[in-house]
Amino acid sequence: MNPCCETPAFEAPKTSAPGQLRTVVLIGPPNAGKSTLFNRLTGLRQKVANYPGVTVEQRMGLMAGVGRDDLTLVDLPGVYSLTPYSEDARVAVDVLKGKMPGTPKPDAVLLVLDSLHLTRQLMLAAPVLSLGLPTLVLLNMSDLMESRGGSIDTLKLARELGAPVAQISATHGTGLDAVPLFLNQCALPRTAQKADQLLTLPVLGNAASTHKWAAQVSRKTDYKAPLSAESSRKLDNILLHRIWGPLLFLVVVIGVFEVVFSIGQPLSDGFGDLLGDIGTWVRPLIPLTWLQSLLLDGVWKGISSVLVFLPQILLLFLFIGVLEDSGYLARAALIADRVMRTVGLNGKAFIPLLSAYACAVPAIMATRTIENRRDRIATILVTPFMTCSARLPVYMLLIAAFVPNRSYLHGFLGLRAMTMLGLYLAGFVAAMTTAHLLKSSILKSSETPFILELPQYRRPTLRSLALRLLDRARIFLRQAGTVILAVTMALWVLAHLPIIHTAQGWTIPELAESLVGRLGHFIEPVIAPLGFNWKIGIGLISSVLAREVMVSTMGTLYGADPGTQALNLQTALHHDMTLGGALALMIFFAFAMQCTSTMAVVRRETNSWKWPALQFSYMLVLAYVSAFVVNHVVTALNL
Ligand SMILES: Nc1nc2c(ncn2[C@@H]2O[C@H](COP(=O)(O)OP(=O)(O)OP(=O)(O)O)[C@@H](O)[C@H]2O)c(=O)[nH]1
Ligand SMILES: [Mg+2]
Repeated sequence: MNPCCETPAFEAPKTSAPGQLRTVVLIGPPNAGKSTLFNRLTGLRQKVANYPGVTVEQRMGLMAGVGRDDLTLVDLPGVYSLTPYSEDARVAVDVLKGKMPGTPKPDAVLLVLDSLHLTRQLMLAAPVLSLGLPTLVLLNMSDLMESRGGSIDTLKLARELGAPVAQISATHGTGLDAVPLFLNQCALPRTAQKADQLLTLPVLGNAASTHKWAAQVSRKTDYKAPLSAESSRKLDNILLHRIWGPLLFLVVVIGVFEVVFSIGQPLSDGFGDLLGDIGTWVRPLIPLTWLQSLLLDGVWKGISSVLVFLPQILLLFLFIGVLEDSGYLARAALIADRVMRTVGLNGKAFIPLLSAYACAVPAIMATRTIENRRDRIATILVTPFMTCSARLPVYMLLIAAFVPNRSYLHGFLGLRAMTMLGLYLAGFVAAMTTAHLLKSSILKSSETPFILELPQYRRPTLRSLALRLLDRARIFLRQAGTVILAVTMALWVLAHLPIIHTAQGWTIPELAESLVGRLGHFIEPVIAPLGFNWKIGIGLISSVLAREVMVSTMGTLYGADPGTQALNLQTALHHDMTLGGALALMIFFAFAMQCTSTMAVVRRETNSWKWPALQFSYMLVLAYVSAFVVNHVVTALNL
């Protein structure tokens, strides 16, 4: 299972009996608020973000239903039309038309439209309504529509469309009574539709006539678009400016990293002290010495060495949440489009690349929005270079241990924050260079234009930010309680075997002589040129399960060694590593694949082992060579 995001198991129900309402689909253009509504109605937590292309596959959930039975609500990827142009759009259209194996045919449709862009969004209403399924049209974002002075006559619109219409706000939960009301009516035995209720809808597939029709409908229904356009245009003129745009983006990024270190580091240190104190308090309560050693020096040391970074990681995700919800990150995609085009990548690739800051697995799935297969594979191959959250504990530990806490420009540029930014940049540059190599050789294709509907600027809500942080903390803690827990226990056992019988009785071996020590020494010659000793080698092997396991492995190994047991991890690392080795290790982590979940999803999405094998080998060679160079250069410079 993907460790970085939740995929709730869901059993698809049987097909509906005649007259019974079982399956309702949510369809609408991208970024209209479908997943927000889906989360409201089902109590689930699908990813929601302020840019198009967030949902890329169908998601099902149960909703308190009509009558006795719960009904299945299906959230779909956003589409602009029912002519599928990319893989995610194909999923949406197939589910809507009842052609998706394993997903029941829909009995009713909730068509979600963003009321701020109604004229454009109505273009989807024509083909959806033409399917003839009972449809409720939901004009979402009514809160913004109201506060920004927009209006529409919903009754007139309902008459024009021949379908019920309701204004809602999915984030605030207003107007949602319309949904059960509509579903109740749908559940009644259906009467044949009267001829005069049938719509005169534009010819399907003819964009010009659909556009004309949508414009006519919005005129006839007195649609008045909100007044926000002028102020957001002014803001866009600055944020998307050829020179100021990228400069401002850089300032924002530096500012975020600076805060993550200047405020986050003391928080993490304090949290680390607390976790250490918990171990001290608990020790006398554990009766047996070997059990104390297993639970506290092995497991707790390992787990808490990763947990320590939770405050810094949450702080970083809080800032990213604000940037994402406000609509600024989508602008970053436009700023980056020039770079993307230079390396031959489609501008659409930037959104998946950007979302890889959390985890490469959903980011690789998000490449489904890219229509051209060669562009898509190139994006999949370079996505794992982007810095995911699993790398953060490794970076944060090594930076705190080896990079001095100096600052420049009156405190605006801190050396630690700059090192972190450098690592993010290293990942991005590696991704772009590799993309250029791929796009000029095995994955050549013609250029496709990049069109991105810029989302509205919005004030992020406290609720959405709090939910994001809660989800992130949950994922982090679940990882600590499963993979990290299992690895630390296994390592502790291997660090105490084989038990030897001597004249004094049964004794456990020295760490270097234990099974884990022997394995480490076996691989040491291969990694010694990078400045890594055998303990780091063990960490490199165990971190293939998940990158953050590197940190817990160090915690457990140093905890099992009487020479370093009493030291904190940062100090203990200085026993085994120079600055050259530490920087080499960071670069190794920036470039190496080391993630089984990513490899599995690459195989699934490309339908071949060829691509993940190529990706793994390429990234490993690049990581090894770069770490070798960094270690030798830093050592030669005597830094
Ligand atoms: N102010 C306001 N914002 C909303 C409302 N509904 C959704 N949003 C915001 O709109 C953005 C898009 O919401 P999503 O639910 O991800 O939209 P979606 O239609 O699922 O998008 P895709 O999956 O990309 O097709 C998010 O930032 C939401 O917080 C609403 O009623 N009012
Ligand atoms: Mg969605």
